[in-house]
Order: sequence, then C-alpha cells, then structure tokens
Amino acid sequence: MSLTTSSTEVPAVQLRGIWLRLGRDAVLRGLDLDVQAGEAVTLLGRNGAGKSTLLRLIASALSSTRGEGRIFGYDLNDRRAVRDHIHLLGHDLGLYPDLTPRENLAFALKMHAQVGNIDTALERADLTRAAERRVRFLSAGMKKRLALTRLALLSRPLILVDEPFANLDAEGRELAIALMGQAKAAGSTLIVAAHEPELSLRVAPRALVLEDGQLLEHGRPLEHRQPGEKA
Ligand SMILES: Nc1ncnc2c1ncn2[C@@H]1O[C@H](COP(=O)(O)OP(=O)(O)OP(=O)(O)O)[C@@H](O)[C@H]1O
Repeated sequence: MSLTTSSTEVPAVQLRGIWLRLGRDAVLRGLDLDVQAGEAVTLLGRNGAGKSTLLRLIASALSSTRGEGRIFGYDLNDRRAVRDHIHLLGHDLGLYPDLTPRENLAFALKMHAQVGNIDTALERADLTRAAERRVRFLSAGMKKRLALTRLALLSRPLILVDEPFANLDAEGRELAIALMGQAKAAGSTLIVAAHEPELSLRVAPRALVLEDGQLLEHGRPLEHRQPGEKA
C-alpha cells in the first residue's frame, strides 16, 4: 500500500515496508506503522529488538534501506521538515554540558521561539538548587529530569522518548509520567520506548511490540501473558 496525505487529518507517522540494515543485520524487516496525531504509543521489545533504531529512523537520524515513510505528511528524506516537527530524547540527552540547567532551558525556548516559565519548571523537577550549576556536574538522574523538563516545555508536535525511566528514582519516574502527560495534553504525539510497561502505559496506552523487525499490536493485556511468552 502506498502512502497518502489526502485525508484532512494528517497522520503523525506513516511507515510502509521499512527495512533497515545496521552492519550485517537487518534490524527492521518490512515494518509498517501508523500513528495518528495526538496518539500516545508505548514501544516494547527485548534488548536489541530495534526500538532505538526505529525512533532514530522516525527522527530521520537513520535512513531506511528500503520502504517509505512520512511524518506529518513530509517524506522521511525531507530531513529538515521532519526535524522541524520532532523532539527526540534519546540515550544522548542532547544537553549542553557547559551551560546550567537554567541556560539549557532558556536556550531551547529561544531556539524554538517559545516562552515558558523556567523557574516553575525547574522547581517542579526539584532542580532549583542545581539551577546555576553546569550540567556536566549533575548526576545522571538530574540530567534526565532536566531533559524531560525541556521536552515538556517545548511540547513539539511529535515526541520520541527512549527509556524515559532509566536513571530515575521513584519520584523521578512519576515526574517523567507527569511531564510526558503535560506534552500530550498540549497536543503532542508521543512514542515512548520503555522496558517498564506498567509505567509507560499510564501515559502512552497503545502498546506495540517490536519483534523480529516488525511491529505487533498488543492484543492482550500484559498480565495475561506467561513469562517469556511472545506478544
Ligand atoms: N551502529 C550500529 N552498527 C551496527 N549494529 C548496530 C548499530 N546500532 C545498533 N545496532 C544493532 O541493532 C540492533 C538493534 O539495536 P537497538 O539499540 O535499536 O535496540 P533496542 O531495542 O533499542 O535495545 P535496548 O532495549 O537494549 O535499548 C542490535 O542488534 C544492535 O546491536
């Protein structure tokens, strides 16, 4: 099936027959995906299944070997247009280590010609006392809180988050859910790759499982599965 942009509501993500090879292995193998604007999806799958690879493909940071894709109607090869719609929070958090948390947030808002209450955002993330320290001196969890705070402040049209709960304490994990929820409430579409479905599904309730290079719609609640059983 070929892609169309003729409907009035342009889908956030449309992928058709995507193959992507890294090294000797085909990580994505004829993968299809449709995500409607405003939807929130949890992407599940084992270590090495290809979740990060798929997020990077959608962010146009990786090119497919075969297949086609559109992001809000823009061809994936139109990288500039795609990136104008996307915020990818990957393993590399994309923070400026020699700037402070306050400066990182101010710079991000300025780059996107947006305004936001930085003091309130820092306080919510329990980063007020660290607001004037250089990011390189923050702990891994503090950096993650800052990156999630930036994500919520910007609320870009399509937000891709790779392992939002990694490095966070219990309070930080709740903050992550709240901040992603804030972006969703502001109209962002979310795709969240996570190993903690019980947390991620609270904010991104459509579960997809990446397995053998393809996506499976999760047919049954996780609690009905046997340990080790495939989706
Ligand atoms: N630059 C690369 N060159 C070659 N192979 C790579 C490269 N990056 C990733 N891979 C391989 O692609 C596969 C998918 O990796 P990916 O990081 O997308 O998986 P993942 O589902 O995000 O894993 P995890 O849950 O462990 O984070 C793995 O087999 C990995 O070894």
